[in-house]
Amino acid sequence: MKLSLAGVSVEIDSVPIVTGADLDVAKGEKVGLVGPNGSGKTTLLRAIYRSLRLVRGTVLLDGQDVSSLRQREVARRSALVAQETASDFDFSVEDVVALGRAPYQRAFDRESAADRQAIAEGLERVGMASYRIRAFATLSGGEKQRVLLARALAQETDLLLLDEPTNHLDVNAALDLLELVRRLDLSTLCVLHDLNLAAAYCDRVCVLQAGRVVAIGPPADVLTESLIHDVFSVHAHRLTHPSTGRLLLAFSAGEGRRAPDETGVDSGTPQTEPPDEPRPERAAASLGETSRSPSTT
Ligand SMILES: Nc1ncnc2c1ncn2[C@@H]1O[C@H](COP(=O)(O)OP(=O)(O)OP(=O)(O)O)[C@@H](O)[C@H]1O
Repeated sequence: MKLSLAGVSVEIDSVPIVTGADLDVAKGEKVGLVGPNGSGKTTLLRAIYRSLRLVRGTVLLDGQDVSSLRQREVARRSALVAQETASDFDFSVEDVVALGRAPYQRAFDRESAADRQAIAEGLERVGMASYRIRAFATLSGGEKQRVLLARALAQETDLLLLDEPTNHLDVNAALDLLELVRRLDLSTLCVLHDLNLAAAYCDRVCVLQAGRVVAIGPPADVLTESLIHDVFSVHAHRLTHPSTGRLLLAFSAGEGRRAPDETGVDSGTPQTEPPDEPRPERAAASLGETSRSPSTT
């Protein structure tokens, strides 16, 4: 499945949120969507999934304009794993995964053999088959994330849209999940906050800033020190991962860093730190010595 966005603009309450976005995801390609908080990443995913209307531009799935498709047809071709989870409902794990079959069912249809097989396979692929009858609400954040991925797999689409799938996951679970996604033969557009995970797992990254695509390309080409400074207002030091040879970034909160109160968003540095003390170096992800590191592609 090839995804093509041309000049995509989205407004919410007449406020421009995404403006003129051009982006392609080739068949089987993994593209990371990165950008500061509020830059429009989730909005762009929702526009692709047609849960938000475009004010301009087109979204094509294998050349077909999604605006000409019914929502059910869009859901047969693309699966969205959003950030919110339906954990307040009294659903079992299997019930949640079964929701992925809705695009193939009519009202009051019973589950078909194909539905049951897709549900079982989805759970199997994410390693959650033994949790089938557990209440979804009782799962840990990482387990929920896997089940939501199983639901997307049960949807049997060729395009996967993931919104911060590693949110709430420990480093081991995050690497596991992205490794799993990487092995799937699906075109994938994945919002990631951790630039090191994007560098490690994505074929290309697309950088959004204030609703506009400002760069797109292989992580090592795009994630330059100057781009990271311009877009995220932090200093990045480019290193090479000792075992994969891929780009590894270390960040330092040096001069020019955007203060939290300039955006209303706390970027994570403790505000109680004395201003004249040297600030520690921070690495965004623990992608160091581990046999889990992805191989270079
Ligand atoms: N329903 C809405 N009503 C009003 N404003 C909205 C709505 N949804 C999103 N926005 C605004 O659109 C902008 C982009 O939001 P979006 O969630 O797409 O950003 P994001 O890049 O995914 O952010 P984050 O990294 O924080 O998840 C934000 O300023 C947000 O407040």
